[in-house]
Amino acid sequence: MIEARKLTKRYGDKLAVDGLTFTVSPGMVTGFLGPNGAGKSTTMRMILGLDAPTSGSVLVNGKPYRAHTAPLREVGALLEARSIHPGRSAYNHLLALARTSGIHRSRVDEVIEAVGLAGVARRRAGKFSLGMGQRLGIATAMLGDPHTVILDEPLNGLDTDGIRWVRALLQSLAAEGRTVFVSSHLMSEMALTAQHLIVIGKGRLIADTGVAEFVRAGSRSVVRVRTTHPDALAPRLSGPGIEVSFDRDNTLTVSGLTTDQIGMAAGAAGITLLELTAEQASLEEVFIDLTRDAVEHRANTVGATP
Ligand SMILES: Nc1ncnc2c1ncn2[C@@H]1O[C@H](COP(=O)(O)OP(=O)(O)OP(=O)(O)O)[C@@H](O)[C@H]1O
Repeated sequence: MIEARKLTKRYGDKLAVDGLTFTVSPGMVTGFLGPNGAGKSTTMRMILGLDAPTSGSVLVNGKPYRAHTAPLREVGALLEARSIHPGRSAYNHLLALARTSGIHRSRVDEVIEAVGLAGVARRRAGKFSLGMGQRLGIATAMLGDPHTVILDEPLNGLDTDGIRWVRALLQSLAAEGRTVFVSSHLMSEMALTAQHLIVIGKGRLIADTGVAEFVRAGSRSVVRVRTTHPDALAPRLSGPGIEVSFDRDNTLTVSGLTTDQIGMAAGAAGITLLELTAEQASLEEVFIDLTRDAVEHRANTVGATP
């Protein structure tokens, strides 16, 4: 369990994390989402005692991280910046960590096997691909068989097989009753991996919700209507809460009406419909909409307001 209460981090003038309050529960994968610069890594560093909060607090399994006598057994973490000695083999890296934490060496073989690095465990970690490095990072996180696992962008650099493997691993860790907290800036990845989402933007909480509720609450559906007479149809679709826009190829995009209502309005006016399609906003679109005001660095687009 992770409990953040009014967690705040200021770097000079920059408020990186701004009064975040949330709880990450055991037994499910919780996705931690936000655009670049939202404050995800800073929050994770504070959970792990690597950065001190300016104010507020965060507890892991009931205590601040540093108050745990055997932290590796409580919390396993993969942070974006890798801190593996490049000249050391994966095996020796894990063995050194195991020794300093009183973990039996048989556990080193177990995690190497579990992450699929058995064939390369004696090679220097400096020669590892990004994907192999991620696997080694995950092995490191799992070394202490921890109750809570915190992974910062664990899918970065992985190929399709690797992504599937991490997803299955996270889900099995959660099914064993562990707390699994995973950051990503990609909604689509999290939708397939997580059951719960904590979404932040500019250091503030935007949503703390189940994946299904997130989509339902945020999604807006529109109907695409292609017709022989868009100019004649559009006025017949007007009303409170209804928006109609003209697109190319005699197509209207309508929000606020169902396909049935549009079909009937067209029929009553004797207007021929060539296409009538309900479109649901994708999860990625819902996420972009929600975090639109919280994006720090947006590419300069002609006509865009800064
Ligand atoms: N050590 C630091 N000194 C000054 N500013 C910092 C420091 N660490 C982070 N920041 C700033 O705090 C904000 C939050 O950064 P953070 O890395 O936590 O975001 P993030 O959500 O993890 O982003 P990304 O997805 O790009 O990794 C950013 O504006 C960043 O520039």
